[in-house]
Amino acid sequence: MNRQWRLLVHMIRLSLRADRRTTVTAAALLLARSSIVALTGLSQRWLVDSSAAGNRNGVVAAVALGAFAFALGGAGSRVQTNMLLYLTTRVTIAVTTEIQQLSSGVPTITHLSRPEQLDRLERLRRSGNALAWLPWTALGAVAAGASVVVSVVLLASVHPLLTALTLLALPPLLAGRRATAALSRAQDECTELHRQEQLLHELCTRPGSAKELFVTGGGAELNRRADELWERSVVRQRNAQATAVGWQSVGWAVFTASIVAALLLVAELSSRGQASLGDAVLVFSLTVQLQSQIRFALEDVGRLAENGRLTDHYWWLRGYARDQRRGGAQPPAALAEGIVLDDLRFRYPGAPGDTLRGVDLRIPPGTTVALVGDNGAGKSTLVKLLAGLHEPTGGEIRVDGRPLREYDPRGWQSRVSGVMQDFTSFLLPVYVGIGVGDLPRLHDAAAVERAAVDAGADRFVAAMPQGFRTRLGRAFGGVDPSIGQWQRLALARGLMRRSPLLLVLDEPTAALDPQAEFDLFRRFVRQVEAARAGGSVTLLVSHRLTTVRLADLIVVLHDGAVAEVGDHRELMAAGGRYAAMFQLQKKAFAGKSDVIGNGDRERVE
Ligand SMILES: Nc1ncnc2c1ncn2[C@@H]1O[C@H](COP(=O)(O)OP(=O)(O)OP(=O)(O)O)[C@@H](O)[C@H]1O
Repeated sequence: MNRQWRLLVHMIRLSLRADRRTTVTAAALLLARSSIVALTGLSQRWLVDSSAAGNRNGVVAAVALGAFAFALGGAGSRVQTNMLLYLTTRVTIAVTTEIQQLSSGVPTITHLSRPEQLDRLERLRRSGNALAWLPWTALGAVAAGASVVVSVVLLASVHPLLTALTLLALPPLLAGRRATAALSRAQDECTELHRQEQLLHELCTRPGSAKELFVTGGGAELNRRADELWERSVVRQRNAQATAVGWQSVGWAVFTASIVAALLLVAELSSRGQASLGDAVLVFSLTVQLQSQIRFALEDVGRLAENGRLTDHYWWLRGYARDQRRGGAQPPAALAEGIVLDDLRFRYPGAPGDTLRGVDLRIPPGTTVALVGDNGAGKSTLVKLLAGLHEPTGGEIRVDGRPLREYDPRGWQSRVSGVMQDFTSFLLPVYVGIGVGDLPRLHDAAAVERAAVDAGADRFVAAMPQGFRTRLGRAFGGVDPSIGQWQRLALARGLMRRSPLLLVLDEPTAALDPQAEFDLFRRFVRQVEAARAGGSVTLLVSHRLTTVRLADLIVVLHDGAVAEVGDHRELMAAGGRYAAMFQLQKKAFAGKSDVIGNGDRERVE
């Protein structure tokens, strides 16, 4: 079955599922309304011929038929519009949810690094309403087509030559298709411009970024850039519209000329007595209406053609989500052998080179590993690969001797926990923002409170107006935590899961002061000690070597490869990169920090 047809059937199913009775009634009404033009023309001919013949009953019946057609056109149109608005709103919600689920059902995030796939997703997300209208556009085209056919049959009853009007409808049809194709192409080409423009304008209006722009005065420049993008998009679309109008004008010029010819023909027939006055009225009524009937049919067909690209995007997403879905073994209850990275390589889609260039590492179960390195060394990328968010482009990750790709991706991700560098601030009640870290325990108040204690978030949450029920985000009448407090809340969310196999902490405390980070990590290390039996691995990314020092294993990444591995003492003795970085930070902290020089006192001031 053709893809567009299958999508149409799918949308009809969604509409029936949303409200069967209203869908069926609206469809029946729409089809019934296709007879209005014919009924109006027939009633007019009947009226004129009956009154010319002095047939009173005929006049009454013709008036009744005309009134029925009028009621079907007026009241029927209003009822149908309301029904369709209601149905399409419900179906828009259903199909948008479906698109979101398909997109978030993909176990990796690699597609979000590909601009062309982001554009497809963006167009789909914004097209829920267009998709919901698909069945009604198609049915509208069928109804308008049927209406045209009935009109042409009636015209043929007056003179067979008048059927030529159907052929003369082809030029506007073909021209209309070219016009919509030009518009749709322009829309696709402008999607990326819109995304960029939207992002820049949002930066100027979001409270967080607006603050920085206010201070730096960069808002004007961002606005100028956004306007430039907007202008480029407007020019591209205006050019496409000019092309479309050109095509449409050619089509309609041909058709208008043919209607004039048809009216001249009937005038000639009437003057020769081969057509009644009623026939002349019927032909006049039908040809005038035929113009708008064909326009409706063409518009609907045009919209269907426009949806052709949407159809491609929709089936691409379905196919992509299906191809990426895979099962696999469930991860072990506890790690026995640990995690091994074997010549691990990764290149972002479209990137000119590898970000990870052959990482070899053995992480025994129960180990606390600290990843350090310069900005851009590949630390976060490595964390994402371990969390299963990207698949390696070379080499492999083995978990307890088995390649990670052989595990069920969702199963593995459900055993990974922690916080990412670019954490999310949930503008929700505090307990929801923490509880979503382990959905089955979202309403487990004790678990949420314990995670808050572990992340050092309990005290400031207790001071909030409604404690854990406090709504966050002033934009919704709630409270605005500080950046450090947001980070602690994100950390609490990351600590919700019980006994994860891998706990990733990608700069979890960058917004905290060194002492707070040190205290938190020291507490983790103690907890990890207690949980060593479960074999879970803790992976910390941090630029603060005061904290890193506490890890069992310190891995120095440089330019996408492992430069050094060992514990603090070994790496200091080796006198390499780590030792140099440590000395540098020690100097920066000179006189302020005891912990760098003396681990026993464990204090950063
Ligand atoms: N989605 C992406 N698409 C393409 N390249 C990316 C993407 N994310 C990161 N990179 C590139 O990969 C390299 C490593 O980035 P990564 O975030 O892993 O570094 P990092 O060591 O965590 O740095 P930092 O200390 O600054 O957080 C960088 O050169 C970056 O530009």
